[in-house]
Amino acid sequence: MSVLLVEDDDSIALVITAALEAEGFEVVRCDSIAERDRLLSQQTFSALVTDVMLTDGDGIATIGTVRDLAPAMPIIILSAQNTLDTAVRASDTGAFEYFPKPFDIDELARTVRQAVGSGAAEAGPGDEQPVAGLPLVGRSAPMQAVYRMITRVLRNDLTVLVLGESGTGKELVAEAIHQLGQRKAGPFVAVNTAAIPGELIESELFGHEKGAFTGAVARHAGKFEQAQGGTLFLDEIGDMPMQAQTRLLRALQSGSIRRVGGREEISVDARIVAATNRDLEPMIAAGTFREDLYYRLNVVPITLPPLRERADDIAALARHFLALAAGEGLPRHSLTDDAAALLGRQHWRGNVRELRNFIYRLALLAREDVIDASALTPLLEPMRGDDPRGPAGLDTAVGDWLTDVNPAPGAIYDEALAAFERPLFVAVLRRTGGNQLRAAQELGINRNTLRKRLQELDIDPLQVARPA
Ligand SMILES: Nc1ncnc2c1ncn2[C@@H]1O[C@H](COP(=O)(O)OP(=O)(O)OP(=O)(O)O)[C@@H](O)[C@H]1O
Repeated sequence: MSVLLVEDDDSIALVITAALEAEGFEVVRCDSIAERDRLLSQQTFSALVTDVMLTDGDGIATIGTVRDLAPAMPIIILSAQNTLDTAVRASDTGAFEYFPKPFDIDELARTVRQAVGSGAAEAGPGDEQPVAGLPLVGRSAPMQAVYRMITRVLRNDLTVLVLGESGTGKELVAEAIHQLGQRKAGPFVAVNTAAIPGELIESELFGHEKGAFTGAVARHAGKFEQAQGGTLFLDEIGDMPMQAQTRLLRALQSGSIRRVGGREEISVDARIVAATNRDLEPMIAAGTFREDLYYRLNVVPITLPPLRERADDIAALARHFLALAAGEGLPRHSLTDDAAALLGRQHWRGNVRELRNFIYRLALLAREDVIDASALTPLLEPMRGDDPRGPAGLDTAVGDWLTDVNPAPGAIYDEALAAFERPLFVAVLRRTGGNQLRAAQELGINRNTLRKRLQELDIDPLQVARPA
């Protein structure tokens, strides 16, 4: 079994060749598209492993020739252009797999083995053209994993659950899935399920007939109907009241809805993308999120990394937002590398959203066209205390507490610990969805001690874990 390797970097080619040979393949290597096509027209290969940027052209743009010469041969694409755009272009070729560089060499070898074992290539080249100006910025390794997952759901209608802290780009990912997927001609309808009062959820999601309740003056199509043929984005799903969860589950199971006050079963054809910044599993354990709904939604999970785990992306994001701000009429600025590096070291508790807001403020306030580190410092200074991990935030909080509460001399230590215990317990209980046993484990204290302290502090674990 032989593999054709198209790679113009000698050292990478060497490593790949060694790994594939260890898997029992014979490797034929070339370094150009012309040579690739010549070899393919002369010989049959079990698989093609190809780089994208080659001296005589683009390995993806020219994949049509490969398909003509070897229609069923699995293709594995390697690329250093780690953008969502490249990932999507690669997946549009119907490639078996796409590897952003740097990649795990053993995983590549395993994938080639799988591809050859699978016998045939996946779907042929797509008819859709890649969309220009893809919205997601960032080429860090954790974002690569996100792009890969996105490409996996573009040619199907599987339900996607987007997870990640607030401001990490969950809604943007949902939009990208819609815009790049097979439903892009249809509508993208977003609904923040946490923002709708419990009693209105049903009519908001499923619509109502005229006269269904006081105030229902006309027939109203709900979000499910509005999303017909497109994508329905259910945001903040973890904050949805229990009763609404049950109704949603029913709609998802049956693929149809009934308007409030209506009789007719209306079948709905929309791709569902849900998102939450909550950890749903402990909520299931605590009985605040329906397990069956979770399984319905969690078909393809895509987890977005917090910004602190991809500090490498901060400079690119900052420059992207400066350009966006300029496009919206704010003064045009650029960032020096030092300034970008300084932003990269800052803790962005609100993730990309906070960085974005900061950059817009910067665009408005900065005096010089070229923003250097010294121009950033005064704007970053007030945020220092924001860092919940760093001592600065706690220092300020403790200082404030001491002045505000003014505990009795002799009792400061006990009172301070008690004051700290409450928010600590509440935060940990939220993380565990109100589960005391897990909270005790995470805190590293005895569960009876925790139970006793919760009683003394009058904290109801389920109450505090419940969405506000
Ligand atoms: N990778 C990215 N590239 C460019 N812009 C981004 C990226 N990620 C997020 N943004 C921008 O950051 C802001 C916040 O993103 P978004 O609203 O998608 O976050 P979210 O995770 O849905 O937040 P929440 O959980 O609070 O709803 C938006 O303005 C979005 O356009």
